[in-house]
Amino acid sequence: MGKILIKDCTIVPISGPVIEEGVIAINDDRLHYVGPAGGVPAGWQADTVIEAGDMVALPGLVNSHTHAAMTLLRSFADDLPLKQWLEEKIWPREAKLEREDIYWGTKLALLEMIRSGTTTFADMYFHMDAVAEAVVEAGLRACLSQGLIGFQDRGGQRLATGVSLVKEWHGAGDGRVTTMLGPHAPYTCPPEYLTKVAETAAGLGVGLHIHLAETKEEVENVRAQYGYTPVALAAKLGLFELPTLAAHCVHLTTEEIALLAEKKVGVAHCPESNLKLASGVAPVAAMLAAGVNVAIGTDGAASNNNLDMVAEMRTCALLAKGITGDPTVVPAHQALVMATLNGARALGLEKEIGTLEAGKKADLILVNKHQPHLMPPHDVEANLVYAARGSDVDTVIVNGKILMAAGEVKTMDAGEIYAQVMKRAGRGQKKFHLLPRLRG
Ligand SMILES: N[C@@H](CCSC[C@H]1O[C@@H](n2cnc3c(=O)[nH]cnc32)[C@H](O)[C@@H]1O)C(=O)O
Ligand SMILES: [Zn+2]
Repeated sequence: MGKILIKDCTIVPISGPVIEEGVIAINDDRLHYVGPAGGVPAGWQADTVIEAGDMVALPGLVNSHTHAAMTLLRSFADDLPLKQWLEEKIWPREAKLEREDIYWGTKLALLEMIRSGTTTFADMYFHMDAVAEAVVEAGLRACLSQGLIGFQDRGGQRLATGVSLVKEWHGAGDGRVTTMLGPHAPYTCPPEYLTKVAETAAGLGVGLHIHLAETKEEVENVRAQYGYTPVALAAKLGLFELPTLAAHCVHLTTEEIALLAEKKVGVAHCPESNLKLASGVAPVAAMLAAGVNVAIGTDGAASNNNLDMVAEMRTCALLAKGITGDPTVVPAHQALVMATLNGARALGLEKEIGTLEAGKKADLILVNKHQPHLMPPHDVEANLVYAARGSDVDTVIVNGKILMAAGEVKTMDAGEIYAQVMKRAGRGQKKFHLLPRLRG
C-alpha cells in the first residue's frame, strides 16, 4: 500500500466524461485524486509512480455471477441443455470435489480474473471458506455465498454452513470479502426452504444470491408446481425485500421486469452462458429501459468457457443489438457501466467501488491502448467494448495494492496453480517451466 501516482493516462471514470492525459493519486486503499494533470496537491509525494502514457485507466470490472472453482470443469461437459448438463454431468462430478480442489480451482479462477481485469466477483459454490481464503491471499474483492440446494438440505446443515461463512468471513481481508446467502434456485429449493433462507439472511443483515428464470423449462415447471413463475414466487415469498442478486433472468414478462425494477433486484446477466446452454436471451434492453439494475457475469467456466469480462461486455452489447434489431441499444458506455457500476450496485458496493472518483476504494485497471487492434482511439469506450480483449489488461490494483504490473501477477504462482489443477482435474502430474513473465 502507500501512495501511488499514475501519470499521463486516459481515464474512463464511468461517472463522467473521458479524461485525456489524466492523473490518478492513490492514498493507501482509497482514490485521493482522479482528474487532469496538475490537480494533485503540491507536496503530495508518491512512493510508487506508474508512467501510464500507454494506458487507459478504468474501474476494475465486476463479475456479478460466477462459480469460480468450476474452472476445474472447464470444457468437461459441453453442448448440452442446462438440466441434462447439471444432472448428468456437473453435479455427479462436483459431488467428488473436496475442499482443496475448490481452493485450487478458485486460485486458477482468480489468476484468470486478475489477468483479464476483474477486481470484484460474486461467487456461489461450496467449501466457500476455501474460496474466501484464496480471495484473501490473492487480493481481489468478492461477495461470497454458499450455494444451497434445498432438496439436499433436509437437516439444514448446509444452511448452517452458509451462516458460518457470513459470521466468520464477512469483512475479512480488510473488508474485501463480503457475504450473502445463496439459495440456488426455485427449482432446487422448495418455497418453505426459500422462506427460511430469506429469514435467516434478514437476521444476519445480508442479501441473497439466486439463479432465477434461467430456462423456459424452469418457468413452466415452477409455475406448474407452485402456481407462480420463479420471479413471482420469489417476490411472494419476500425474497426481494432483501438485497437480491438474481442471475440470468432470461424469461420474464413485462410485469416481472417492472417488479425487478421496483424491488431494486440486481440482475446478473450472463450472455455467454445463456447462449452456450441455449437457455435463451435475456431482455436486457427492456430491463434497462424499465430501470432494472442489470450487471454482467460470466457464470462458471464450465458453461462459458472463460471468465473474461472484457469478452462478456462485448457479447452483451452485440447480443442485445442482434436480438432487438436495434443497434442503438446497449451502446459502449452502457456496457461499461453494466460491467462496473451496475455490478458494484448489485453486490451492494456502489458506495465503495464501480467508478473512479476520489474517496472511493482504489480498485482500477490499466489497459494497454497502444496495440494494433486498439488504434486509432477515435472513441476509447467503444475500443474497450468492441475491440479490446482481457489480455490487453496490463496493471490491476485492488484496495490500493498492485496485484498485477506489466502483465505479471504479483500475488500468485501460475506454475504451482497449473500443476495443482492438472492433478485435481485428473489430467496427470506435470511440472510447469514457465517464462518469467508468465509465472504470475
Ligand atoms: N451442490 C452444492 C451447492 C451448489 S453450489 C451452486 C451450483 O450451481 C451450479 N451452476 C453452475 N452454473 C449454473 C447455472 O447456470 N444454472 C444453475 N446452476 C448452475 C453449480 O454447478 C453448483 O452445483 C452443495 O454441496 O450443497
Ligand atoms: Zn450460475
